[in-house]
Amino acid sequence: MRKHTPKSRKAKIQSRLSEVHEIELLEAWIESGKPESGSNPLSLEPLPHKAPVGCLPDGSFSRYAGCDRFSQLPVSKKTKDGLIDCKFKTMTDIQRASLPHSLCGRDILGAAKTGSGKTLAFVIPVLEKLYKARWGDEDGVGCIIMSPTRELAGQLFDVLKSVGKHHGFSAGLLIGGRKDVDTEKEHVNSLNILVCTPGRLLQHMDETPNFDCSQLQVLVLDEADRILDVGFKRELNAIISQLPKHRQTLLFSATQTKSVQDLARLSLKDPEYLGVHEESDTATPNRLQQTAMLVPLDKKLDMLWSFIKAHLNSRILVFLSSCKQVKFVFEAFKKLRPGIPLKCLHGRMKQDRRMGIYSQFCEQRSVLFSTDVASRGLDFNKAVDWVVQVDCPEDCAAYIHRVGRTARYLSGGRSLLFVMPSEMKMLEKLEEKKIPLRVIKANEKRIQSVSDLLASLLVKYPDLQHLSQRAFVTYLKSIHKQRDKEIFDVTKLPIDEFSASLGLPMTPKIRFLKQKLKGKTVSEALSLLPDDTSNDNLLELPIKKPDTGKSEGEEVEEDLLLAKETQEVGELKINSKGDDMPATRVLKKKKLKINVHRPVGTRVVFDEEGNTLPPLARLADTSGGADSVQLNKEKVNHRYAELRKNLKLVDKEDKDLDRKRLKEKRIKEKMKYKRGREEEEEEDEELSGSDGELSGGRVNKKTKIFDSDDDDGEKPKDMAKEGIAADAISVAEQEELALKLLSSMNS
Ligand SMILES: Nc1ncnc2c1ncn2[C@@H]1O[C@H](COP(=O)(O)OP(=O)(O)OP(=O)(O)O)[C@@H](O)[C@H]1O
Repeated sequence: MRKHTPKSRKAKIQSRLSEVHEIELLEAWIESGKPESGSNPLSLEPLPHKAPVGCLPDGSFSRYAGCDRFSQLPVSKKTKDGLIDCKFKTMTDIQRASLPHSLCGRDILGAAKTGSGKTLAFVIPVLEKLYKARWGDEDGVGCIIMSPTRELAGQLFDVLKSVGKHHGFSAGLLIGGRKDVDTEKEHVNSLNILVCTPGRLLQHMDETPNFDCSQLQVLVLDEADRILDVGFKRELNAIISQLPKHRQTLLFSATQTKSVQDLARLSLKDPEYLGVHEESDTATPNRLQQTAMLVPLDKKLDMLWSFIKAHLNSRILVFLSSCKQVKFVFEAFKKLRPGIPLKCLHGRMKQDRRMGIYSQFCEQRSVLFSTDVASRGLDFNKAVDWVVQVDCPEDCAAYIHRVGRTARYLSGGRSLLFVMPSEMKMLEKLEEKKIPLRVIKANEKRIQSVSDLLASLLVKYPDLQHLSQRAFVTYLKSIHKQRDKEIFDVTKLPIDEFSASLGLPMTPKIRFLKQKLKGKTVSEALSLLPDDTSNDNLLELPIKKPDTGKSEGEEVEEDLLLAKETQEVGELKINSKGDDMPATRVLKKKKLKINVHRPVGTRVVFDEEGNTLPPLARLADTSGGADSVQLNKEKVNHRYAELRKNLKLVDKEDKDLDRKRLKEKRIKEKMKYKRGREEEEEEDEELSGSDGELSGGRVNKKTKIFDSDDDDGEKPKDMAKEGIAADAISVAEQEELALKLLSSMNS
């Protein structure tokens, strides 16, 4: 694929004439094989994957039945040449099943196991569609290929470049984290194919002048279920609203969505659902050996360390649940020197570094600690030996994508999942999804403990201690945030042991976990928290408070204000006065208390019982009884008038103060200037005694002096012009002048 260069229309037509015969053949093939439109209206039934290749359910395409080589496909020579150059000869299942449909211009929902060649299944039709439409430079954006991550977009772009290198289309990679957005803006309108992440595409739609997708022919969503997920909802809806409805849409993923709602958002037309491996015994690649191991939370790092030490000659991809976890484990293990290069990849890294790490890992045998940013689509040169999931994936789909980084295409691979005793349900769910897992036991004798080593590292490197604390908190937070509460239950975790396993000297305080310590279940407490309580508020490290002279118990109580209240709510027993009260009423009252979130500086008003009142409560009209919530207008107006008066006063004081400050500043500057000038003159005088030439020079020099008669004192006077020699004014006279000046200024 070449870079965009302007080309005259005439030359373009001429170059195409030679290929016209080929195009005609292709069109004839497509027309002859096209089944009647509407034969499969939003049918999500998979086609029989054992059907002859290229054969549709209605029997058309019989000419191509049984063909499984790219060379047999009725595609342009340029595409064939590209495929040959890349050494692609035989089609994979998904390619054989989907290409006949996609080459006909139909919308496709393609599902096939990880590493089964879905990329080519959409790259080929994209090239062919634009080729058939005789797309040229001046036609603008003809195709958009979207990917959920930047690395995957980069990988797709590489495949497109190599397979489409004989075509004349221009293509661009638009991903976030790149600084050259302005250069992108200049060229984006002249690109034919955009490979992008949703965020960056939307940025161009919003910011690039005249960005035009109105002629779009094909829209491709790779990892479609992820892009259609809530995480990208806003971006995707905004993007789709700017695309023409009349287009071909191709959706591919190993875990394809069948949600009609999702598909309706994309306005698919009679899409073909092609789940080529639906009848397969397993949802994961056949050459993948999958194992799971029961590992308690506090033993995870020991197990991971021992695993790495035992596989120093392998390329290992390790998944952890958060950036902080990745950072901590990477930094800590790096200091412990396991004997194999370590790398880390997460969303908080700069894009250049992310890309660098990705390609290094493709080239070099090493261990890559990563978040789910590397879980989808990445090919890593088909060379990952092990995928180790230290933290349990959020669901089966996430599991399938993570393990799919190994055992790609025809190569083999192995995976290991650490399951905590509280997560055993995950194994059942994986089994239901046809994921064959062998549960194995670790050889206890070979497990090396790193907790003690980590503890001493934390003492030596204070930064690491901070990382460790953050890792601790974010892990618990991630568990708390998980949607599947059947599997993820933060209350079942051995918190103290986990903290110790990270080398921390003591367990960081986490508010909602204190419920548990006080004998209340966390879920009870959490269910009582207001909906809008951000998770960040639920989990936080203790902030060191200045010594208030209170005993430890008192301080803890204060620190735990929220926790204490919520715990009482959990008990649902007695109110503060000791009266019996209906449980619901206690709940409501306490809930309101918890819900007080105020910005800094907000005035809080308390009633006689110490309960907080809304900000304008003091202005409430109490004449209608205690329950009245009407505001007394007179009181409000009076209060505002008072506030206005106060403001005016404060404003006047401020202005006076400012004026005074300015005046002082000006005087100081003038004095300084004067002193400098005097010193200069004294020096000159000294020099003139010894060097006549300099003396003459001094007189001619234009020196500035403030005229004492001049009220504003700012105007300089040219002494040479006035005919007054500087040394004609004595120091005493100058002092007198300065004093005069000062007094005039002060007055
Ligand atoms: N027809 C083919 N012949 C040989 N190799 C192929 C063929 N198709 C794809 N491959 C290779 O198989 C590997 C996996 O392909 P690809 O990345 O497209 O898989 P995928 O199905 O998109 O995987 P994932 O679901 O993880 O995104 C790549 O290295 C690719 O080069």
